[in-house]
Amino acid sequence: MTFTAAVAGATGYAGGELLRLLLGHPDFQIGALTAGASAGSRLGEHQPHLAPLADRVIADTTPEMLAGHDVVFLALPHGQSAAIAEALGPDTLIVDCGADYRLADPQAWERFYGSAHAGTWPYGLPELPGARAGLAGTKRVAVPGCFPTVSSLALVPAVAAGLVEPDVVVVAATGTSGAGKSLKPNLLGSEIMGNVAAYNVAGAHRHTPEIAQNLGAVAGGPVTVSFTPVLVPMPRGILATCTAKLEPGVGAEQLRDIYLKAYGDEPFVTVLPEGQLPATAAVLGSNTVQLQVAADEAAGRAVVIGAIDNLTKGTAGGAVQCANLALGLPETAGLSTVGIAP
Ligand SMILES: NC(=O)C1=CN([C@@H]2O[C@H](COP(=O)(O)OP(=O)(O)OC[C@H]3O[C@@H](n4cnc5c(N)ncnc54)[C@H](OP(=O)(O)O)[C@@H]3O)[C@@H](O)[C@H]2O)C=CC1
Ligand SMILES: CC(=O)N[C@@H](CCC(=O)OP(=O)(O)O)C(=O)O
Repeated sequence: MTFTAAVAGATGYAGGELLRLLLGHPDFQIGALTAGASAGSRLGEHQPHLAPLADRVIADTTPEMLAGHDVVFLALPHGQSAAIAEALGPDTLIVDCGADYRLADPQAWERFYGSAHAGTWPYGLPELPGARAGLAGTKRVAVPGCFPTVSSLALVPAVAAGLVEPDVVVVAATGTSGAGKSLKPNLLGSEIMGNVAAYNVAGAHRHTPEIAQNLGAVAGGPVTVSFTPVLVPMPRGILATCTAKLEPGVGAEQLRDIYLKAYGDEPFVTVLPEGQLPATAAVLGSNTVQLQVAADEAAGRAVVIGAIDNLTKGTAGGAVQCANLALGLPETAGLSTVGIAP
């Protein structure tokens, strides 16, 4: 059976990556492509790498345009999902790459996003304990943020097993595409080239409560998260260095064992052989999360490093993986673990 898929936000980075993946997916046929100000233009003007769709005309993002598809992928700015979901009704599978339905706590939402909380949908990170049950057959998916994807997968096994204190530090270098296509002063070529700078420090980044939510769910109690994103001059990729204090007596072997057990059967999570370190270049265009785990015994800390492509596993790949689960397709359909190098 072939499923029809519409993509709202088709001219953006997340929409473009969704379309790249859908073009290679055996079970999807691409339907309506919609956007905002670009409506009326051809996709080829915005996504020159998607040759088979170059002549497709972009439509306005309206419920009427998105209706009649089996799946609607939303790759729009935050705040637009609720109206579309309501108009499409409960029978359409909606996979939202935006943040609107990720957080369960309305207060955390209001504090970090400054608007009314829309609600909570099944969280689209299948590798979290118990998540697949909530995604199988669902009609709604909230795709995680890119930083929460890699940092949660890096920390959940140690936190869930009680091997580290519930107080974690995440410092994550990110490529610029995470910010979307629209022009931002700190992303102008002359600002970003040859420069590395932190931003949204000291608990200010809106992904902090999302990471805390994921870790808290497995810790059985609150987890404190100190998160610092760092912008680096590359288009794609995130490298997250995650650390937490080891509980007394926990050593390198026990720590590594927990990760090998947690991810041994996961198609998209690779715990690298000892001595090999994750690198963003190794996961470009792939849905893989590379992890390495080590114990810094002198400092008494677990050190877990994770690499993802923010647009693939960090957004569109995760979205397709969840759509596969929701539709009863093989979870890996249309998704590659093969990167592009150099
Ligand atoms: N980039 C990333 O790494 C990640 C992105 N996401 C999420 O995915 C979503 C899209 O992000 P991204 O692709 O980066 O953003 P972009 O800015 O690259 O793209 C935004 C898209 O939304 C469309 N759009 C903008 N305003 C409107 C509007 N008022 N009505 C209809 N369409 C509109 C744009 O169309 P037009 O060309 O007409 O302006 C464009 O297609 C966001 O919610 C983001 O948080 C999630 C995880 C990671
Ligand atoms: C470089 C950069 O600006 N990255 C973005 C990541 C956004 C993202 O991935 O996710 P959302 O869906 O939650 O917006 C940021 O730090 O806000």
